[in-house]
Amino acid sequence: MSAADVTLCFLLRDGPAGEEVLLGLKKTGIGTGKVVGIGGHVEPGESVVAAICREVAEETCITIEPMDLVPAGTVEFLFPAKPSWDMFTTVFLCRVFAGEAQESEEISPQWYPVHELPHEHMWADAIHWLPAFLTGERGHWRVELNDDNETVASSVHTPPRGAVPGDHFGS
Ligand SMILES: Nc1[nH]c(=O)nc2c1ncn2[C@H]1C[C@H](O)[C@@H](COP(=O)(O)OP(=O)(O)OP(=O)(O)O)O1
Repeated sequence: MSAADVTLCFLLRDGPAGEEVLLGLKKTGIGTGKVVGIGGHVEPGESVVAAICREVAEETCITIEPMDLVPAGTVEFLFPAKPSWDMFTTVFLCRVFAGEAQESEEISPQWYPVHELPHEHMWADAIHWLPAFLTGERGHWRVELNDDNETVASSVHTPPRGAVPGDHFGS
């Protein structure tokens, strides 16, 4: 079975204590009750960029434009005990958007300081890749979950081809 194509967008803004990121409490589907990134599945025939603009609008009522998306990299979530949950995720950052975050049927959105992410309420793997993306690292993460579909068996980062260590770009 091949991994489902999904996409996530981390909206960023300046807050009183520094940069903030928009996450959301998931109300339906895989990971219900966890704080997750905004996003979802790429529909058949849809581009990843169209999918993320649609998902951000559906889940938060915020409008984003394709030209304001910053490609950050990709994450594979692999669930050996439940391969139907395997996902290939394209991750974007975005600092330009319109509207205020509003609760939807799928997500209750909330802004968090980038340096105080709510890891105890997130997927256990998020600490492996999310702070890295938010602080300018790029590339691909391959995350494999244990048979409990919760804890992390392994997490491997592959930097973009041609990357110089410590040289952050594209953020
Ligand atoms: N291990 C993991 N770590 C993580 O941080 N997010 C994960 C994850 N496994 C899945 N996700 C996220 C990525 C993706 O946005 C979402 C997919 O969940 P679902 O299959 O329930 O679909 P959704 O209902 O979110 O999507 P749509 O129906 O397309 O809106 O879960």
